[in-house]
Amino acid sequence: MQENIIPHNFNTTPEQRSGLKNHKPLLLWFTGLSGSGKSTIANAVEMALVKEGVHTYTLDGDNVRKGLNSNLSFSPEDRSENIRRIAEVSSLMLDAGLVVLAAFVSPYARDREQVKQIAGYSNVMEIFVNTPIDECERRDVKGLYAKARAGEIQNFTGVNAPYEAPVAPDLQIDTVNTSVEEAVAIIIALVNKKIKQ
Ligand SMILES: Nc1ncnc2c1ncn2[C@@H]1O[C@H](COP(=O)(O)OS(=O)(=O)O)[C@@H](OP(=O)(O)O)[C@H]1O
Ligand SMILES: Nc1ncnc2c1ncn2[C@@H]1O[C@H](COP(=O)(O)OP(=O)(O)O)[C@@H](O)[C@H]1O
Repeated sequence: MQENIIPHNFNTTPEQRSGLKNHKPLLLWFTGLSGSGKSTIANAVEMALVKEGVHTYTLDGDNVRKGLNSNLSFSPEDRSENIRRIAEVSSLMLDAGLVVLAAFVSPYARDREQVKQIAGYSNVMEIFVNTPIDECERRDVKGLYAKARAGEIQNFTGVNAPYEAPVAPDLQIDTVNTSVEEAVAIIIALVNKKIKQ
């Protein structure tokens, strides 16, 4: 299928695009259960970065599963395709010089590994938002755990579908003992080390 696809050599390089900004590109990949705090923390981190003049873009369920990936379900195969497409989009945004924040459950280790392969290992910071299921279920922000327990949602991560916790993430945030403000400070310190060398 790919054999007749011959890329054009464009003269403008990712380095030139990135050079127009006062920072390097980076992909912050937030993974964790539904309700763990991925969107809340990504949102607060993006606000802090924008305040510092960093050019960002956030990818999460709302702008991806309702648009680009609206044809995908929560089967293991469709979740993999969801993550693959998000990784490809993130990779384009890295080429454009942005700091990308991606907040997805991304429950399978092999899919998260593929993100790093697609975007480049040194471009990805994997952040495990490590909130126990009991706490996510207590929060039940969207009422989905109650529905899943009632048998109204199939393949719900943590209830009747697996979550493979990262073994060696770049960062791990325990949201039971770390406030959003503290999490932002920890993440921003690490991000600045990478993007402002
Ligand atoms: N079956 C099932 N399992 C998990 N989550 C479900 C499911 N059905 C709907 N939702 C809602 O969809 C959000 C997860 O979408 P993602 O694209 O992040 O999932 S995945 O990475 O493809 O696994 C997730 O959003 P967050 O709560 O923001 O994580 C849920 O609100
Ligand atoms: N320390 C914390 N970090 C992140 N979220 C927290 C924290 N403490 C409580 N919360 C709450 O937990 C919920 C997390 O929801 P959300 O960010 O939508 O999770 P996710 O995107 O992982 O589904 C929010 O209502 C948020 O206010």
